[in-house]
Amino acid sequence: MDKFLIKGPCQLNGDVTISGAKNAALPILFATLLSDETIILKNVPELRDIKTTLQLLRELGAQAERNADGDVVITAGTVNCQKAPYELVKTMRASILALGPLTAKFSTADVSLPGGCAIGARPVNLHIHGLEMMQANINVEEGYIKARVDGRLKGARILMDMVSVTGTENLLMAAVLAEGITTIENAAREPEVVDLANFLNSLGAKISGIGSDVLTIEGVEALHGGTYAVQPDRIETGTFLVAAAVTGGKITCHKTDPSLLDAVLLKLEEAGAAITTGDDWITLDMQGRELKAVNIKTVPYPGFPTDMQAQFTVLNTVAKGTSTIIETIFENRFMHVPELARMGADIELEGNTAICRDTESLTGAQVMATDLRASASLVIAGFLATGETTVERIYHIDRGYEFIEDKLQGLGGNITRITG
Ligand SMILES: CC(=O)N[C@H]1[C@@H](OP(=O)(O)OP(=O)(O)OC[C@H]2O[C@@H](n3ccc(=O)[nH]c3=O)[C@H](O)[C@@H]2O)O[C@H](CO)[C@@H](O)[C@@H]1O
Ligand SMILES: C=C(OP(=O)(O)O)C(=O)O
Repeated sequence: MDKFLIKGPCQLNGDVTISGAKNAALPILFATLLSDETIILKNVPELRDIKTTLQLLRELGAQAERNADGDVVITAGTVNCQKAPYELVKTMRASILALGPLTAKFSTADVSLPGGCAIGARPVNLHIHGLEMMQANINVEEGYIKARVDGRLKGARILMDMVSVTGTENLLMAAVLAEGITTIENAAREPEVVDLANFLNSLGAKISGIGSDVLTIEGVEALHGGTYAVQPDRIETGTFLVAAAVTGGKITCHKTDPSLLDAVLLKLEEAGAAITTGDDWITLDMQGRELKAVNIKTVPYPGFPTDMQAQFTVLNTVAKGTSTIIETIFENRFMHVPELARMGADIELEGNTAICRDTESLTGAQVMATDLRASASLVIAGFLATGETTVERIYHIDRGYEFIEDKLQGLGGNITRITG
């Protein structure tokens, strides 16, 4: 298993180009199942989850490859199988996103239940309930969600019990080919849902209310092909900005979208960083400035994202003052805390709250990555710490950060991948 060796402390400075968003690219890739025609996707990051999705699409019978320009070209008109097997789903929870499109397009879908996850139980009851409202008959048998529908799905009024990102995406994809009108109320407003909806409309779907918590979808009979560029990764952007802030550096993130990062940028300013933005760039300058601890509560968009919580936990361990971090989205998303404690962080956990007290400095240690954003936080901590940090199980980070060590080395980070 690969690991990272980081020699700290090092300050991150310079320029970095942001990749396409994993969490936007994934639903968009699954949405290509809804069309028989060829779709060209630009700005799709090269990540383990993307490779898994392309493999799954090919196993279903689609043609799905990267061309010489790096674009992903998919033709799903050849799909002849509607089963997402356990072997793939267990490596990537987002495979659940096959359920909506397969049911809508082929009236049948067998998708392995994803099971639990390090950050929480993550049930998919809302995905199932929404499809049932659209007249799908769903059984869970032998570890699979088996959806069947007589002809097309039927438009319905769906009120989501809680805000679910992939739940909203699955139902949105299903509704575009359903007969009649569907409304999804209490829909997730995350930018990745917006990107998916814009992509679907570019293929001929009729979705309105995009960006609000009520999506209205007038079903159409078919979607055509097209070309679409995936939005920049707001979480990758935020991760680099935090890394620069905690190491006292100055960086510019290019090819990003500051409008997707309001909550994160406001917290970074509150923490003492100087932020300047343009249409597609963000500069953070922390040189010679004092880092102050900030209170965080994770909530659905447009509030502070859970996917940035671990990175801000590191910030708060070295920033001046005591702060609280409340995680309201996932019940077990503090797995990085005991690892950070091994590096000298002073963090007290009480249920879903972490109380962070400032520490003079962290020291390098051998630590274990437990999930994607926890891995990122440990890498950031490695840059802060004095001495050598080894981050093990970095396959988690490879799920979500494209060319991570190249980008960090380009900013002056002393980080090496040890393969094994
Ligand atoms: C691939 C992808 O886009 N992943 C993101 C997506 O995950 P994902 O879509 O899995 O997260 P959800 O928004 O669905 O989860 C939010 C909460 O709702 C609960 N829930 C969800 C569905 C359901 O049927 N029943 C239920 O109880 C979950 O357990 C969790 O407590 O949104 C999360 C919240 O922003 C992010 O952290 C993930 O990075
Ligand atoms: C939790 C995440 O991803 P996933 O939903 O794919 O596990 C994430 O991107 O931080």
